[in-house]
Amino acid sequence: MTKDDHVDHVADGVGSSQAVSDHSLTTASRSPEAIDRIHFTRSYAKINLTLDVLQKRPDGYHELATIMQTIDLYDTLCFSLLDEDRVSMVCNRPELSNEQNLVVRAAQAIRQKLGLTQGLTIELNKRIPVAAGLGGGSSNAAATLLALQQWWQLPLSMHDLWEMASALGSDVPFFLSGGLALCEGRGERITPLAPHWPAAMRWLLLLKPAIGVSTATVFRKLTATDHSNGSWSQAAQTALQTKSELLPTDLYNGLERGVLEQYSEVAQARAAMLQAGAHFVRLSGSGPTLFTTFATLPEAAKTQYQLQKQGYEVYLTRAITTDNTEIAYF
Ligand SMILES: C[C@@](CO)(OP(=O)(O)O)[C@H](O)COP(=O)(O)OP(=O)(O)OC[C@H]1O[C@@H](n2ccc(N)nc2=O)[C@H](O)[C@@H]1O
Ligand SMILES: Nc1ncnc2c1ncn2[C@@H]1O[C@H](COP(=O)(O)OP(=O)(O)O)[C@@H](O)[C@H]1O
Repeated sequence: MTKDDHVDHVADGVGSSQAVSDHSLTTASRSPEAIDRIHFTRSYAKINLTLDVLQKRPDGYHELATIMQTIDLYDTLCFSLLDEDRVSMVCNRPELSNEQNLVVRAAQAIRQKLGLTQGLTIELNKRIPVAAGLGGGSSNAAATLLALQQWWQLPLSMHDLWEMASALGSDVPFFLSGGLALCEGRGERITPLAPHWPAAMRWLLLLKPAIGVSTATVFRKLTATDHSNGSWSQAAQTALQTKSELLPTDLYNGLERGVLEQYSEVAQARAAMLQAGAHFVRLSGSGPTLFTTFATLPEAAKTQYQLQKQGYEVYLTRAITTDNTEIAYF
């Protein structure tokens, strides 16, 4: 299934016409000549199914073992050729329209590596909640690397892209391939896992509490009991590969205890999810986004409705695998 055919999802509760209108919005006000000078891509979010925090390293970062999964909640990126030797960007979130944005840094990394002078304007339409534990910025950076590689047919190997991705951020290498993967180190050592997604977890319901969480503070406040030796991720990997199954009890996040303790809004949101019908709730990344899963759409939609009625920002979505041109649901 191509992106253009992909109209039947209910990602983030927007409804079925959104996927098609991404393209028509982008092309609406442009001449045919201008359309030859643009390239369009999507950039998907992730959740962490497991997150083991191992020891602290000399560089101040913690060694991690985490199983990540891309989901059908996405930003859109539109690249246009610019007849100047620079990269400019515009974003529907004005606070992100600057040169520090990861899409600008990714495009500059490619231009510098290959000594390119071709300029670019990047239009970024954010729909993935920002600083939410969903990897939006990292995904945007990887999508930019992949889009320029594909559009300009660049002489870059997967290893070149991986090196640039690792320099841009911990989660960026994962998004070069996405899908389901075990990520180790700071996140740069990727082991793709066979795409077996358990039917009992078909529908993902995400809740983004209306607060920001500081990743640095969350790591600083870890206690000895929050650390593990990677065994949660190892066990989940085995369950996925041998039984094609993952139970709620297999999911784990070593950052969760601290986040729930430090941020009462997250603890309240978790309680609201359980009250509204969630059988379990887990934190994604360093939060504050929480997620749960359902086997059936009616069950998921009922819980979504209950939470939306209480004013929560909720997204109903699915696990996906994508090679950046095709998307498939597990
Ligand atoms: C924990 C994850 C899991 O996906 O969370 P999310 O960003 O998705 O929430 C990521 O690895 C986040 O990695 P990254 O994006 O590099 O985190 P940053 O914001 O740069 O980290 C801020 C600070 O948190 C601490 N930190 C971060 C990552 C890590 N593996 N160990 C750490 O100790 C460090 O002190 C670092 O300076
Ligand atoms: N393209 C981008 N999208 C989102 N955030 C970005 C982007 N580029 C840089 N950032 C910065 O990265 C920070 C982390 O954002 P994000 O990647 O959404 O969250 P997380 O790391 O929790 O998954 C933001 O606060 C923002 O300052």
